[in-house]
Amino acid sequence: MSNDTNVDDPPEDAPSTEPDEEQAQPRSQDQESVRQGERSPPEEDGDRRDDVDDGDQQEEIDDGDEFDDPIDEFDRESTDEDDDIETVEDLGSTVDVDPGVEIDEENAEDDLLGGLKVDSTADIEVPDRLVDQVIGQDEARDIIIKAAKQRRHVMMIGSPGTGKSMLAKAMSQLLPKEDLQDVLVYHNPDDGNEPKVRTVPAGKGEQIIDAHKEEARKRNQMRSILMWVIIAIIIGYAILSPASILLGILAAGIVWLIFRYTSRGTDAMVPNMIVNNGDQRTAPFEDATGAHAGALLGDVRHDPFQSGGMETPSHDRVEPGSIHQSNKGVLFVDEMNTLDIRTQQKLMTAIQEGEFAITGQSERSSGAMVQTEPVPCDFIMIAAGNLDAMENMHPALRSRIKGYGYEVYMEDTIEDTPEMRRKYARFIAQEVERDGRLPHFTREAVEELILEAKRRAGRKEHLTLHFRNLGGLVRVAGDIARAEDREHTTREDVLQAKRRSRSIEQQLADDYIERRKDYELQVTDDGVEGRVNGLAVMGEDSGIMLPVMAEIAPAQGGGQVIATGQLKEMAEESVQNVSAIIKKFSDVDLSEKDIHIQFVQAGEGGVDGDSASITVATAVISALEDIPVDQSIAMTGSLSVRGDVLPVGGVTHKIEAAAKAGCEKVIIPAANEQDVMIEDEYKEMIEIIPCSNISEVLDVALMGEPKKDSLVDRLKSITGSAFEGSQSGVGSASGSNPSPQ
Ligand SMILES: Nc1ncnc2c1ncn2[C@@H]1O[C@H](COP(=O)(O)OP(=O)(O)OP(=O)(O)O)[C@@H](O)[C@H]1O
Repeated sequence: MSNDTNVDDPPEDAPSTEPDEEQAQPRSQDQESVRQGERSPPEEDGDRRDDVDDGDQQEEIDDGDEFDDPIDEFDRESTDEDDDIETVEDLGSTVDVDPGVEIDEENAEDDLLGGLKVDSTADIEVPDRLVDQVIGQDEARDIIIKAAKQRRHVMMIGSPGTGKSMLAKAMSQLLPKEDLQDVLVYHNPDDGNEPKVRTVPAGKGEQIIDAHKEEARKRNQMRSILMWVIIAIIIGYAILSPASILLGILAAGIVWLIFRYTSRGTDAMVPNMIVNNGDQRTAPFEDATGAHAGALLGDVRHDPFQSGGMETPSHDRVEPGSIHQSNKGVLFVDEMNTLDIRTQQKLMTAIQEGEFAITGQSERSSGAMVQTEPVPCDFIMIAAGNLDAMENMHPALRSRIKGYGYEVYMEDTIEDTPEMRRKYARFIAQEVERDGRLPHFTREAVEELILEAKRRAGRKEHLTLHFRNLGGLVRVAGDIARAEDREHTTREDVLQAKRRSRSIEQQLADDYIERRKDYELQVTDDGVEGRVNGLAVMGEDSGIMLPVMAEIAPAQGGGQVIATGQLKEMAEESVQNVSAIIKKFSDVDLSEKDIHIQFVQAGEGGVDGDSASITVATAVISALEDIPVDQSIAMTGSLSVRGDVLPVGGVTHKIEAAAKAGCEKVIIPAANEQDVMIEDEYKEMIEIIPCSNISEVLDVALMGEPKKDSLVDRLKSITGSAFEGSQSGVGSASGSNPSPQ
């Protein structure tokens, strides 16, 4: 039975005994391939990671004369492919990819397609590699290329749908494929609860498994023959001596049971391949977003039959985690903060060691008793998320990524240039190709989508980089055309898609406007004291009108701002900001007054940040001075303590909401003027009034001439100097981060 020993023995005992065994008994071809494919055990290798990198294994396998044909074929194939693989150094040329069509350079500036001479997206060539398909995000892309070359971790922070996972996937395509490995887990005859782990070059694992299976099959065949021979002898003997025929049948049965019972052991010797990179054409990409500990770090399944020959050997119950499957590739984790702290700590250990033993994750499972030898997990980690994710991430894990890699913030918009517009046209072609069923888009349809990208940017001369949402619009428009069996998706389909693919927030906002009509809360031409039509944004892209009411009453104790719910803080802040100005122009002592603020029907939508602060200020001043506010006007803007109107986000959606609600005028911060990208249909409906100072806002919004004029004059005189200064203040604020919506 020395043959059996050759295949089944875990490799660590092989090297010392091998030469003697070889002399004593030549190995079969199959056994030879098993041995050649297996790596030497870690104890002999020293550092596993070093050894993996230095390519020794490849030599060890390539120079084995005893290898049979399939292995040689494998080696030849992979060499041919390797010639095609571009090295990471070549990747610098990916910055601009030729769309494969003629460009009208002269008219490129004015053309919505940047001068692309195409009739439809069918004429545009889509690059093969994912890294070439990435649009915008130049910094993130450069970092990904650099990190792939240097094997560094990367943290990408930014809005959803801007290409974080796309870039991570693109990185896996840039990593060398020749380093890939298969990982096998073996039964450990010395300690069943500590399975052995071996790594072999990709593709060899399957051959080893096949060889083991073949060996087990042959062994079982031999055992069967032996069993039937013994049974035949027993039965024959029993027939010849009739007195013991029953005894003979019993003996034969016992022999059958013994053979059957012990044959399970031979199957159990087949290793368990937990990482199979045989068919992998690029380095692996594993998305472990939201993975629980077992899926991320590996697990050992529970065995309900733990004895009596019914048990499954522990090495067969070992399951790899994403960290192991991404060995030599990319591990992508979005929203890292959703992983619990213990898991993050273990992930950190895995990053540090480059290997991580697999054990049962549930303490109550029999798998918890099993722990494998360390399994390689030499991955590049790409952590992604929004700013919250970064703040709530384990600080040591963040510092590990930062210390051994790069951090990059994803852009939300990009400058609108002819070259960029050409890339957006290519984006539509990419999405059509990726989907595989959508009809190509006509030139006019592409133009409409690029206009929409401009509109969604919320900044003049910019295009949105929120491609997932834009891609959603492409798919809805394409589906409309496909449902009608048309050859092309047209501009009308895109317009219809825009109406159909309203976000939940947009649908809620529209529904809200409808309902307000029922309750006669809509806009009138009258003036009302202390009531102002504010504007807010729900979700990312839905404006909503949110009236604010203020009432001043004598204070019972010290004066306070009374507002309810989550908006209390914002109301207090707005009143504080306006109080400095009020102190200067009014005799009213605010400390003797209670200011009640109500956001009418605010429960219907969310108001964030301080974009309603000019609204609150206007309502308070109106209530304080008994001057009515024009109800056909809506407003948005943030207010500084000096009375400057500062920029806010979402102005386009807010203006559209005001128009939809029936307002005739809308006040916006002057610094936001360039961000306005409202649809044509609203342009006729509403007049946009940019304001830089609270005195300008009140001049437009208040009614009742003599009183109003005197108030505005007083205000102008005290905020005049601030107004001068505000020009630069506003400019810088818009250049940095606009206020939250
Ligand atoms: N910069 C880009 N260039 C081209 N296509 C893009 C880009 N960003 C996103 N896309 C398109 O949007 C899809 C979704 O993007 P992706 O999943 O990479 O976003 P993400 O930033 O990882 O979002 P999330 O954080 O929500 O997972 C991509 O599959 C691709 O089709």
